[in-house]
Amino acid sequence: MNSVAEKMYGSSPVFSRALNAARMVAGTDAPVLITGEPGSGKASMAHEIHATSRRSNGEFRMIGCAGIDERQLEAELMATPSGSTLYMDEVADLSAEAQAKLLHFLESVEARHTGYPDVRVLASTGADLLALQMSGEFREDLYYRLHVVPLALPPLRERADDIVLLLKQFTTDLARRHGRKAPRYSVTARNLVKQYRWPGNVRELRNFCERMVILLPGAIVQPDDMPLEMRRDSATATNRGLFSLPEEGVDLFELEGDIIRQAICMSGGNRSKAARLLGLTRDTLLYRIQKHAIEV
Ligand SMILES: Nc1ncnc2c1ncn2[C@@H]1O[C@H](COP(=O)(O)OP(=O)(O)OP(=O)(O)O)[C@@H](O)[C@H]1O
Repeated sequence: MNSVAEKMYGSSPVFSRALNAARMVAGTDAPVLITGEPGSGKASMAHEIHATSRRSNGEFRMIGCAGIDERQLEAELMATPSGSTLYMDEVADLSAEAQAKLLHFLESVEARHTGYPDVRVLASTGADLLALQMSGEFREDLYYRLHVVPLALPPLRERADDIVLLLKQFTTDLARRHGRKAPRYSVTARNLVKQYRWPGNVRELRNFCERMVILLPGAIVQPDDMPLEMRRDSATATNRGLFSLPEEGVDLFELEGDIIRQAICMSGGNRSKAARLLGLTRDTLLYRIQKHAIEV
């Protein structure tokens, strides 16, 4: 079973909208289809809906849909106690037979047929369920039954404000949990965290914070302490736009500052290495760092 967030953090407008929608729908028994990339918080959001619903004293039960056959699925569905919330994780992975079983179950629950538990169903998918429905891989009737309220969780890279907030919260929470002193982040390290694409979304950020709490308690995290993919990703991302002159031109001073910051990032904060990358002497680089008031 996935671990779900005890408390969901986030204040970016896109995340707040999704959380508000979750709170609105929690007061009803409507099915919700939660979409989003891996690790974006789908299971946590489902749990949040359960915890703020009238079923909060009941069970929150998660069924992983990948690889489950229709018999196992039927057994799981029928064994769910009344008053529970049932979370169908990666619902697009159900076989055609299992889809038919789920549909029959949902219809029977809604019609309150005897022998069927009173459950509320939430489902998640990282796939484009509409496309699968249109190509005939996912049943249309089941799609519309699950898709009553769609709730889309944006990838972490699209909510920059949340990255910093989550970094702080996870560091504090995990330091407390592990009985360690929370590490802090140098300006360059924090910039790397902000610029990274976070393909594993919140899960990846949480794991990263946990690693830093365990390995660097009380220290100031520097770029050199960070995974290579984070340093490389940031270097390529910043490079992409900066070296092709846009039609409207550039601010040369700003560009110089940016390039110096990139060199400092790439060299993990090592000024001599950064100077070499820029073809400058260390002294010239130090002068320019001062000129641009860059914090290293
Ligand atoms: N907004 C958030 N605040 C705090 N923790 C979060 C938040 N979103 C996700 N998490 C944490 O990130 C991890 C991944 O979240 P979750 O399992 O809910 O994602 P998911 O989208 O269901 O993942 P998958 O697609 O892989 O099943 C969990 O440890 C969860 O506690």
